[in-house]
Amino acid sequence: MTEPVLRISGITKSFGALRASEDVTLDLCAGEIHALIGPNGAGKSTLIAQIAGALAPDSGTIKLEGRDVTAQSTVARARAGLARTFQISSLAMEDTVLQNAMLGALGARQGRLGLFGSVMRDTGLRETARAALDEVGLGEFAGFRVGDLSHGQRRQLEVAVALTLKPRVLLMDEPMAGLGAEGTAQMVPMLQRLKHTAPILLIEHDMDAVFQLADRISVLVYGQIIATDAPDAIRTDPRVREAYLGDDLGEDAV
Ligand SMILES: Nc1ncnc2c1ncn2[C@@H]1O[C@H](COP(=O)(O)OP(=O)(O)OP(=O)(O)O)[C@@H](O)[C@H]1O
Repeated sequence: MTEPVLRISGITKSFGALRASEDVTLDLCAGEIHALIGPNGAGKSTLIAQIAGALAPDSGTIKLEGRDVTAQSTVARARAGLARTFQISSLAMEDTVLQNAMLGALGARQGRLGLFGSVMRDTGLRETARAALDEVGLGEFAGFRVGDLSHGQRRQLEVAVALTLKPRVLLMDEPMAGLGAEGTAQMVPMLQRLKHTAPILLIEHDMDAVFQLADRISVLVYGQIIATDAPDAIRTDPRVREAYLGDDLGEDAV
């Protein structure tokens, strides 16, 4: 069996008496979207923060391509290929789409930030940035000011910036939030394509999008994974339906 690209083993994290993550084990394999769902307060954000390196687990390990990154900083993990999107938007609204993507590509080179002008003349960076923009469907918007893009296009640009890091794994925190039906309809096929570039660990409250996109779904309740399975099996799993207490789990909602 091939080694998963990302392997989370036995992650536990407490805040005082509260176990926000309890012996969480899950993995992400090449070419897949693995969605992490769970009711409010289940511990999804806490888990993602530990995977990205923003929060240290009390115990457990995180391995990226077989390498233990549990003790590494967020920046070291990002350079190793763990890219997180959508938590905080770091886009520069006054700059163009291409300039934003090029600054992202510069970060991937681990280079020092040079003078803005000389960075923008760097043909290697420009090519990396243009390829990333093409990949998310923003090639034609390279010269637009970010401030003039739609909400959905900014999300696409955030993904492009992440792609300039040549990620091995994409951690996506609620990519559909606030997008509306049209934005979501653009984002879904983009993520379906992107999973072949880097597998995606997806946290998302939009259950229709989750059930359309996910190859596997893990359900987190009170810090514990209660089920990991294909979408159809998750939809009909009695433990999952009980945990959601009638919340919308797609067309067969309880
Ligand atoms: N820094 C913290 N200190 C204390 N408790 C925390 C802290 N961060 C999270 N928690 C608690 O841990 C539990 C899990 O929270 P978390 O935000 O990870 O859940 P979530 O599944 O992401 O929720 P949501 O879907 O509402 O975003 C909650 O009970 C929350 O109140």
